[in-house]
Amino acid sequence: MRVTAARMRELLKVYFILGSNNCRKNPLEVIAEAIEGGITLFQYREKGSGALVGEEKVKLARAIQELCQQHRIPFIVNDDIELALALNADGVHIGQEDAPAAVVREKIGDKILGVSVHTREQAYEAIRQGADYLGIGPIFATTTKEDAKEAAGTTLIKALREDGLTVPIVGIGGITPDNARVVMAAGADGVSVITAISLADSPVQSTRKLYQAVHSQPEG
Ligand SMILES: Nc1nc(C(F)(F)F)ncc1COP(=O)(O)OP(=O)(O)O
Ligand SMILES: [Mg+2]
Repeated sequence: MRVTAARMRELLKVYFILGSNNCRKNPLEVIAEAIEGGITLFQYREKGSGALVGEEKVKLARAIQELCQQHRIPFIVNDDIELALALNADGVHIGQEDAPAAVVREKIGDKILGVSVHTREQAYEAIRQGADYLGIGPIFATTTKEDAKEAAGTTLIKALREDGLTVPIVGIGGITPDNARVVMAAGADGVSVITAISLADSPVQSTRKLYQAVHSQPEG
């Protein structure tokens, strides 16, 4: 059965995304530290310059999925629906350039479906087509996603909440332990990060700080 909104909101709290090209160390070591630090959800996003392809990508995906399963962290695959189905992943994340959400929903059954949205219309359409959560960003400037749009701040998150929309929302793009509270105060249910953890001197410490930031009371 489909994930409930309440459960989805819990999972989105500290949502770590990683591909082998986002870190200098062995991705499995970085993910083990992130899990120790308290991430609540993991997404495998093998994309951009230097990304693995073919059998190497599948092998790494399987190894990461096993690590996540050992610690009961749901394992989400970005873009690659076939890989997600082959691994029986817990869900997929798609963007506006990927297949339509309704087509993906049909393929994945009750698995978790996340959709990146940049406008109100895209948000309402994604929900209509069966999204379990929305990814909104980039909130702050990012260097990780090579084709990222301009930093949009929390305007769209606030607008959707002012519309009375209660769908689970995660913010993404340039989020760190220092600015995570702003994203939560705008009405996000959690934060999604790559670099703040993947290139941290201590991924476990950085994850702990993010965890504390998203669980702290709103400022002011
Ligand atoms: N992978 C992602 N995960 C999220 C999540 F919500 F999970 F934090 N939001 C946004 C993205 C961006 O996904 P990407 O495949 O790089 O770009 P596009 O959206 O253009 O397909
Ligand atoms: Mg995508």
